[in-house]
Amino acid sequence: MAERKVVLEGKELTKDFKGLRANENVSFKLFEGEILGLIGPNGAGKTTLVNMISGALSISSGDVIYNDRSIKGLKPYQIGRLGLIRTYQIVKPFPGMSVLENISVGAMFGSKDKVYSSRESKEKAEEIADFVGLSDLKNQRADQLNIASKKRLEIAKALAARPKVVLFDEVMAGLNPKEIDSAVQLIKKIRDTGISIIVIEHVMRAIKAISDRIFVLHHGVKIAEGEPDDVLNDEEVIKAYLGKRYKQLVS
Ligand SMILES: Nc1ncnc2c1ncn2[C@@H]1O[C@H](COP(=O)(O)OP(=O)(O)OP(=O)(O)O)[C@@H](O)[C@H]1O
Repeated sequence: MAERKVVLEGKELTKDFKGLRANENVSFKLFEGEILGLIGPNGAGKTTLVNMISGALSISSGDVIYNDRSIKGLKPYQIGRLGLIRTYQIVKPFPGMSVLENISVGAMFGSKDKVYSSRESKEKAEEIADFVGLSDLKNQRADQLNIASKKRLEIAKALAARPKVVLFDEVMAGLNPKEIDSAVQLIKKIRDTGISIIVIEHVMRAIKAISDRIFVLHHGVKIAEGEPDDVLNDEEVIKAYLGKRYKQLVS
């Protein structure tokens, strides 16, 4: 079998805030076409890691390699233009704009190769609204959507930037079980288009269903990495993170 290409790699990433080490020597690899799950309790350092990768936070030490080049020190918009896109935990649609307009804005920016016309961006936005299941709501005001649709819009905006890699930061938080199942299907469908994905989630059932591999942060340090069944049954992971109720949650 041909060796799989690594599209994104974190190398010994460390982040120090004043008096607090939020990430310590965290290394990981994301392979092409893979869905990698990132889990860990509140405050484990997951969002800090994503912020370092996406350029929102400076890196104290270590490096991020994306498509064979270091992206350390680049601005978030430069990283976005290279095709590495992240979503935010708190969804922030442009208020007063429709679903389609929100997606179109994302479609106009974000490519290093080309500036898209407003007609091209609108066509792309229509296509993406359809892909994520928002076409019935495309003319609705984005700030009036329910939480599940707002999360879908967040996913759509990420796709509008024509990414090669997406980091999804808790796109399933606040959803009911049926909505979670359909979000899992959507993320798999996105992967099937050739996009490589890191998913940060607290919803264990979803993480188990979606991830090819999982890695676990605890107090800013990676404590486990591997196939979902192995990682979720790892004693250290259960003890450190998941607690007594965990087995009920994933079974
Ligand atoms: N800008 C900041 N300045 C100082 N400390 C910070 C900053 N951002 C995060 N931290 C601290 O770094 C640690 C890791 O936080 P982070 O938000 O990365 O965790 P997380 O795993 O994403 O948590 P959650 O699951 O709650 O989102 C926490 O102790 C947090 O208080």
